Amino acid sequence: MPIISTAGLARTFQTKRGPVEAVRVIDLTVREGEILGFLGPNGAGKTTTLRMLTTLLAPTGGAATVAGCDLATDPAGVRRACGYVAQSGGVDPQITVREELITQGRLYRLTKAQAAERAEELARDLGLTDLLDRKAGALSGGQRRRLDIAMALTHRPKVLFLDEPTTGLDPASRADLWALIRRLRDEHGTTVFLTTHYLDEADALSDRLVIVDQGVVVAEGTPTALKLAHGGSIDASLQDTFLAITGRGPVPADAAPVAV
Ligand SMILES: Nc1ncnc2c1ncn2[C@@H]1O[C@H](COP(=O)(O)OP(=O)(O)OP(=O)(O)O)[C@@H](O)[C@H]1O
Repeated sequence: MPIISTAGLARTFQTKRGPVEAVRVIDLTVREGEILGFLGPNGAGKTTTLRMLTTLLAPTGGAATVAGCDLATDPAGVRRACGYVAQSGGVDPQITVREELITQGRLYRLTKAQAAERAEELARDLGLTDLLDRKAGALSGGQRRRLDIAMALTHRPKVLFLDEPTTGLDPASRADLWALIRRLRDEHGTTVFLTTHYLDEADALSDRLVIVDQGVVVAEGTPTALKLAHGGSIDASLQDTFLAITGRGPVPADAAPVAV
């Protein structure tokens, strides 16, 4: 059974200017232990889909299950199964890494002793041990992201949703985060569902890609299969493949990695 399955998932926002169909029809499946890259141009509906799958936003159509729990009838079960790292984390700059992790543990109803122990364990796992007593506001971008991920892993979720996890990071921090994501999957069997605008990242990390455009899935497959089917050969770049699928040019590049 797939760990995530959606059928006709949709979300329309009502605005003063009329309805905005952010997500029109998303049909997808994700296998357990897979790293899925969820790609699409700006405004394609990626974040809206993630927010629905993590129960932060109610769908206006369709259905989905996460780890066997139905989004509509068992949202608490879905929340237990999910960790979510949003585009900008909400940590308090004045409190220490240890306090952040313990507070998160307490939110998941761990006792003080359990929360303190889990904080140490997460810090070890995510390379934050030396930073436990540093204020969150004094962390580098890469360290902050690792803290965001540690917090999302507090309750040992089966699925980790990462929304543009490496945006704004320098190349070394990006490479560290890629290694971390692979390790989570390899050592804990965590399924990772990530969005990114960096095609090199999607290519290097993802077992499979789902490409969305205007709220609809327009292509899916392994990076190699998509290159072959849409880019003309397995040697095609993922950027050319993406352009062939979506017909859209890349966002003007401000950073070194190729972004779409
Ligand atoms: N709360 C909202 N109210 C109205 N429209 C919204 C709302 N949230 C998102 N949208 C619109 O829905 C569409 C999809 O947005 P979404 O943030 O899901 O796209 P995205 O693929 O994550 O984009 P990006 O790559 O730029 O982060 C966009 O047109 C966006 O403006």
